[in-house]
Amino acid sequence: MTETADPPPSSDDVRESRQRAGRAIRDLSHAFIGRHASVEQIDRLSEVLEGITAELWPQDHRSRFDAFDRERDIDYPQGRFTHDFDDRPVSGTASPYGLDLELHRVGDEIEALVTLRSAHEGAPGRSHGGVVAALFDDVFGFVLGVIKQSAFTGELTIRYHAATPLFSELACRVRFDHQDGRKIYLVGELTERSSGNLIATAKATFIAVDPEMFARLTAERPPPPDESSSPTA
Ligand SMILES: CCCCCCCCCCCCCC(=O)SCCNC(=O)CCNC(=O)[C@H](O)C(C)(C)COP(=O)(O)OP(=O)(O)OC[C@H]1O[C@@H](n2cnc3c(N)ncnc32)[C@H](O)[C@@H]1OP(=O)(O)O
Repeated sequence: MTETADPPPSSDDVRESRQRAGRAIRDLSHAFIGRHASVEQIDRLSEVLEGITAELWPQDHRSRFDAFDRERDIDYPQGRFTHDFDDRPVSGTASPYGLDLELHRVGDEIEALVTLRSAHEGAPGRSHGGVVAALFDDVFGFVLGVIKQSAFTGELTIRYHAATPLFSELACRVRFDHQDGRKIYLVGELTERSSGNLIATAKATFIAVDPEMFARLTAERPPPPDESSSPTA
């Protein structure tokens, strides 16, 4: 019998497969939080997930930083665009922590369209404030790509003007404001598309760092610890 070799970890097949799984994990989180299920269904879910997790733990460690390096050289086109950093929380298409953003470049501004769902609920009927903060932080990251500066978030301030609705399309629009030495000031706002209501505004100070720092941090980055089972088991 001929054995078919697995495609290399960076191949398109693996990438597409990871993106599909990322989406499935995110959808699962919303179905799990947003729907009733019987004990039998929940136990079956636990068994399937625990089984798959036990299969993954013994596999080799992954590095996601080649995608990070590629990301630094990309010029985002005008209009809708995608990016390569699939594991990035919030905007990564393969990330379990993704928000399923639709990204647009409008001039030198970035607009992310997003519909928050069941698992994002904090206070009843509205999004958790931390989800909104993470949304701004990540979308600000694309402005760094536009202005070609490597930087870390130094400060992030969110003003929550109104409840952030779930299940309604929102637009998170952000831009460069000004720079003072290594301090890069960015601003943005979140609005509900159907009503035009202002939901939140954000201000951030990013601190520019030498792009070589990312290579250095990558080289020094320790592998994740070995875990034979889930950390919570
Ligand atoms: C092209 C790039 C594309 C990238 C795409 C991928 C994006 C992926 C992710 C997407 C996005 C997600 C993004 C993320 O998740 S980034 C991850 C979250 N953020 C961090 O981990 C940052 C942690 N902090 C640090 O590493 C250091 O403190 C940094 C590097 C920030 C400064 O330490 P450093 O020793 O280097 O700085 P300095 O002391 O010489 O000070 C220099 C100047 O800066 C001023 N200052 C210092 N700290 C702060 C502060 N916190 N707020 C405001 N200002 C501050 C300071 O007063 C001074 O000003 P002045 O006195 O000169 O006026």
